[in-house]
Amino acid sequence: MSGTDMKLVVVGAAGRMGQTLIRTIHAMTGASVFAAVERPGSAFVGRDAGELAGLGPMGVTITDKPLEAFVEAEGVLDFTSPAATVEFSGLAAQARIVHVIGTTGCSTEDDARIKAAARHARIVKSGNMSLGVNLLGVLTQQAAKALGRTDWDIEILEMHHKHKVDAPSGTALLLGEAAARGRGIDLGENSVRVRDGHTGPRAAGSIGFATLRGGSVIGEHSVIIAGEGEQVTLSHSATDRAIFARGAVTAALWARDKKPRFYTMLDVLGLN
Ligand SMILES: NC(=O)C1=CN([C@@H]2O[C@H](COP(=O)(O)OP(=O)(O)OC[C@H]3O[C@@H](n4cnc5c(N)ncnc54)[C@H](OP(=O)(O)O)[C@@H]3O)[C@@H](O)[C@H]2O)C=CC1
Ligand SMILES: O=C(O)C1=N[C@H](C(=O)O)C[C@H](O)C1
Repeated sequence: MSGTDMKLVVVGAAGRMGQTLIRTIHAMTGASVFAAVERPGSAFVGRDAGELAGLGPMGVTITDKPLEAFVEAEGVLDFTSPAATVEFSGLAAQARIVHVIGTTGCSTEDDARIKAAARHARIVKSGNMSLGVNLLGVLTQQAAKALGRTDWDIEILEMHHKHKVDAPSGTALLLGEAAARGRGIDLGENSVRVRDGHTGPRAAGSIGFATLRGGSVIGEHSVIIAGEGEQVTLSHSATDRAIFARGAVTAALWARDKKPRFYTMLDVLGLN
């Protein structure tokens, strides 16, 4: 740890992404784990965050007092749940720090509250923090624009591990938004998120979603663009959660000297 390291708090430190973040920050230069947070009543409160992440003791005891940690820190990395993330965004605003949000499944109301917190906190939020998926989003937007609004059918297919609680995935929605942007349409008004029973023929210009869950799959996404007699498939496979964690730390370092505002990974990666 160096004196110039960005002091980061990992919330949800005992979770799949929380533990990956602890290991990733430890392996990267320019940032250090300042504090680790779990919910009150969690069996992990009081444990050493490094030990839990398989690194051995690092002298960071998991706490259930987020604000006490935030006011002394420079940034928070948050892969938890929508309710927790809304609460943390308010605390990050109070502490005037960077809040990097990977949590998916947020409602429109949740997003409005997070954006309100961005008046005082520097917030970076994305359904997927990896470089590869954000590049896939750019390619999807270009393909959707090039192929026109109705002659080609766009379907987004995703598969994740059996523990995932939200659908479609944040990444699938990010890719759907990219396709809708390319077509110049509103995703909410043109998406089909579930099909079951006698659905009738496919509505021209709609963007469809299909969700698979099982095993330990980290994240598989395909954008299938189907035309008459031919099909284009753009896809991404995640084989290590460290891609999301590296993206989150990169986002925190990028936002360190930015103004309070709501940003996405496209801003961080210069892909906007
Ligand atoms: N944007 C991206 O690149 C990525 C996003 N994600 C998203 O990140 C989120 C977490 O995923 P994952 O790590 O697999 O999930 P986990 O369930 O493994 O981890 C979530 C952790 O957050 C904790 N938590 C929940 N509420 C609070 C709270 N109020 N205070 C402190 N800790 C809390 C949970 O504790 P408890 O078990 O007690 O509830 C748990 O330890 C999901 O929304 C997922 O979709 C995941 C990977 C990449
Ligand atoms: O829950 C997960 O695991 C993941 N969630 C994100 C999503 O909803 O897209 C990102 C990644 O695919 C893993």
